[in-house]
Amino acid sequence: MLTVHTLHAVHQSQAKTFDTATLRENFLIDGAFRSGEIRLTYTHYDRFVVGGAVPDGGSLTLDTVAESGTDSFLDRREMGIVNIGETGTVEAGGTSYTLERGDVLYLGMGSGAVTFAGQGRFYITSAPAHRTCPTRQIAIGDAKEVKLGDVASSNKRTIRQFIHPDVMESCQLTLGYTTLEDGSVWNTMPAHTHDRRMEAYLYWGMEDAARVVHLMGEPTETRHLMVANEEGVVSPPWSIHAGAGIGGYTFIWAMAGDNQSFTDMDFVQPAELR
Ligand SMILES: O=C[C@H](O)[C@@H](O)CC(=O)C(=O)O
Ligand SMILES: [Zn+2]
Repeated sequence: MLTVHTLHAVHQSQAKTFDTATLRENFLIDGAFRSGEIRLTYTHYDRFVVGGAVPDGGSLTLDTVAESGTDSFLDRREMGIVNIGETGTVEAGGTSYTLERGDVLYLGMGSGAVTFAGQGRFYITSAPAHRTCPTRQIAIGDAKEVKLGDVASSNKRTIRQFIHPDVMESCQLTLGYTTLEDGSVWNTMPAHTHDRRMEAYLYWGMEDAARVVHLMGEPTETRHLMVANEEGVVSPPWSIHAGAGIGGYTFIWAMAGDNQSFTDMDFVQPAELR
C-alpha cells in the first residue's frame, strides 16, 4: 500500500504565525513507518521526497507515484535509502541488495521499480536528477567519518557521510547520519542555515518515551517541535535545524539544492538566536 502526502513550501513570514499544531502539520513527518506500507511525503522544497517502507517480512514495490507524473518514480529522480531496522533487501534493476541496519543504498536515475523486503525499516529519500549516476551500496565502513563537538558542550558526535562527493557521485542528493556519544544531547549547535540547500532530518535509535526538542525557524524567530523516534522534520532554506534529545539518538540528514558542499553553511552563534 502506497500513501503520498504533499507538503507545500511555507514562507518564513507565515511560519512565525503558526501555532504548535500548524507547525507540526507543515514541518513534522510522522507515521512514515507502518507495517506493510510505503508512506511518502512529497515536499515542494526542491521537490524532495522522504518516507518509509516497512515490508515486515513481505515485500513492497514502489513504482508509479502519481505526484511525479512519470511512468516510474525514478524515471527522472535519484534515491537514497537507509535501513534503520533489521536485515532487509532492496531490489532494483534486476539486482538485489542486502542492507544491514545502518547500510545505505543509492539508486541512480532510471532504476525502475524498487522492491523492499525482509525485516528492514527503510527510510527513503529522493531528489530530481538530470543524469544517471551509478547505483551503489555504501556500508558504514565505507562512509567518511567526521568527529565534532565535545563533552563539555554536550555535543560530542560522529557525522557519517555516505552520499557525499568525497565518497560517491550523485546529482543533487547528499545523505548521511550523525550519532551522539553517550551523555551528549545536542546536534548542530552552533546552528546554521544554508538557503542553497533544503534539508530533512529523521531521528531514530531513540527510546519510545524519549523526545528530541528540535529547533527550527529563522535564527531570530525560533520555534520547537517535540519529535519522537522515527519521526522527521523538513527544514526550509530559511530555517535552522538543530536539537537536543532526552537520551541518545541518531539522525539521518539528507539535502538537495544548488550545491553539494557539506561545509557551505551560514553559522549562527547561540547568542544570536532568539
Ligand atoms: O548541513 C548539515 C546538516 O545540518 C547536518 O549534517 C549537521 C549535523 O549532522 C550535525 O552538526 O550534527
Ligand atoms: Zn544543515
